[in-house]
Amino acid sequence: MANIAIVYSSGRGHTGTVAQRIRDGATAFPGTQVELIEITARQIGQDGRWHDGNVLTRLAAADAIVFGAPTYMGSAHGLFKLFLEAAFTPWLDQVWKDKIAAGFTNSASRSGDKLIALEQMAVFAAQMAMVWVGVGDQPGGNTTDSAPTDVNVTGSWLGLMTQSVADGDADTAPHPGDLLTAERFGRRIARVTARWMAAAADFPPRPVSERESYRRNRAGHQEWRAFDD
Ligand SMILES: Cc1cc2nc3c(=O)[nH]c(=O)nc-3n(C[C@H](O)[C@H](O)[C@H](O)COP(=O)(O)O)c2cc1C
Repeated sequence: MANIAIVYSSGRGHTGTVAQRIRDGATAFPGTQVELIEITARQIGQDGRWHDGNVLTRLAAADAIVFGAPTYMGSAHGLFKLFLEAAFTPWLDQVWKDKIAAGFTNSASRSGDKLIALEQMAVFAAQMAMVWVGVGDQPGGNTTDSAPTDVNVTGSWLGLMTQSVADGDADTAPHPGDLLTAERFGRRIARVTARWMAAAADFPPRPVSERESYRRNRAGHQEWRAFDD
């Protein structure tokens, strides 16, 4: 059984709707268990930082983590950014090393500078030593007879982009084409995770902590060559 966690924030529910569709698509893939984890403002402490040990424990147990946030002012929702910064703790010991990662963002405008939010997530995943999976669908919406509800109408591959028109609520936006793209994205992540997990026992992740890395650097290059990680 592969475990996929979808961790996201959402100001007014639109990104939450996308998260649910990704979950539906992933769950449809056999042998896959999916949990939705919402980042909320209640998890921000008096120090202005995000804390929730329970969420970090659940993420440490996942085989794949899907990151999602609305795009606000040209980058990922500030609340979600606080969550990313709290991952400094698992970063120290490479707790998420070799997990599958993917990302999605939702905004009101067709572009809305959503790429920046996806880039934030992909760079973050790289820092966590994770393995990034993009959208696998060909672009829609780019021929004279195409429809605005085509699958992958934004032609986004780094991650899933969806549009929720500014006067729509979370039940009516994003549009059905984007929601279908979200389902397909979920199924693709589940499929890639299953493929990845098939060899996981033979090639388990070997985290190297920052402290150990420092030790090896001081010990010299020969010390690094003694390890297969
Ligand atoms: C503070 C703020 C900033 C926003 N910035 C952008 C933006 O840069 N680009 C865009 O297309 N939409 C922007 N929007 C619109 C939201 O991305 C859009 O309403 C989205 O559906 C919100 O998702 P949510 O309901 O999950 O919070 C912004 C909305 C707010 C409240």
